[in-house]
Amino acid sequence: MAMIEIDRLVFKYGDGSSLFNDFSLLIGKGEAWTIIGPSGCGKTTLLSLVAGMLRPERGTIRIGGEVITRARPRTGLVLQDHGLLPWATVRQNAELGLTIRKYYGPDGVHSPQDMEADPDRLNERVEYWLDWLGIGDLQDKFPAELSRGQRQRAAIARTLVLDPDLLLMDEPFSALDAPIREELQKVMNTFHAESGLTSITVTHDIEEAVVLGEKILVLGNGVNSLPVVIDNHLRGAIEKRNDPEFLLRCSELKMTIAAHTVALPPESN
Ligand SMILES: Nc1ncnc2c1ncn2[C@@H]1O[C@H](COP(=O)(O)OP(=O)(O)OP(=O)(O)O)[C@@H](O)[C@H]1O
Repeated sequence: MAMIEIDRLVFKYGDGSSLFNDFSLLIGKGEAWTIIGPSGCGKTTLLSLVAGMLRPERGTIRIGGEVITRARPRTGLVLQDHGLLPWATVRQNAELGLTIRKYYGPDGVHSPQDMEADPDRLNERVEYWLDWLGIGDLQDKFPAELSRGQRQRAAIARTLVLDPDLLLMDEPFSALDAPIREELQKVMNTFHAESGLTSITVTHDIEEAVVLGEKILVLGNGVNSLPVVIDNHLRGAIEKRNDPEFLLRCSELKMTIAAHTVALPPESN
């Protein structure tokens, strides 16, 4: 069953050039997708449309059968710059979404109808995810006292605590050094396998697109109409990233991206 149905999407910013025209795509429940393409092709825009932060000019986006017209409580978002509150501890940051949900109650707009109300269970959930992400012993520290990788783990914990059924990540690991990025890629792949949630990760990194996406959507920097989707059985093959098969997939992907990249006219001075 499709989790996300994008149906004849049309979108551009103001009077800018068209980014999506008659663009349709189905994303299955439990699938892990990555989106890649040249700078400015609309990766973040597509993620924001799916997140309900932007509205299509025409066409519809449905999640779980419902047309998205606003942010949805079961959609979790992880961004590159963490968005942690600097004056709050790791634990307080991880609790933030739950605190906001308690304020609104299970109204189905700001929080899911089936939200747990038991504070002990909620505390347990925060502890669980902090431990699972390996930052349980850092919960009383402030973001400035953490490494970038630890901060990103805290941001991921904050999102997972909310029990999302759809996880959208925009270049979540691009500011991290290679070993830490690989570690978090492994963490996310394990999480995906265990949780069965649907995920979409925007990346500009070819290897990352292959490591994290069982389906890879390639966008072009012209108008996107027919989606270009690569089926990728090498997802999760982090240890095999130097194998010929993996390298071949990366070079194929590179060529596909190049084929959908329109050379921009030289800047006039
Ligand atoms: N709020 C906005 N108002 C007007 N134009 C915008 C806005 N946000 C993005 N754009 C333009 O829309 C296009 C797509 O932007 P988007 O951020 O989705 O691309 P991207 O593929 O994520 O790029 P990058 O890889 O550089 O992050 C770009 O040309 C960008 O300049």
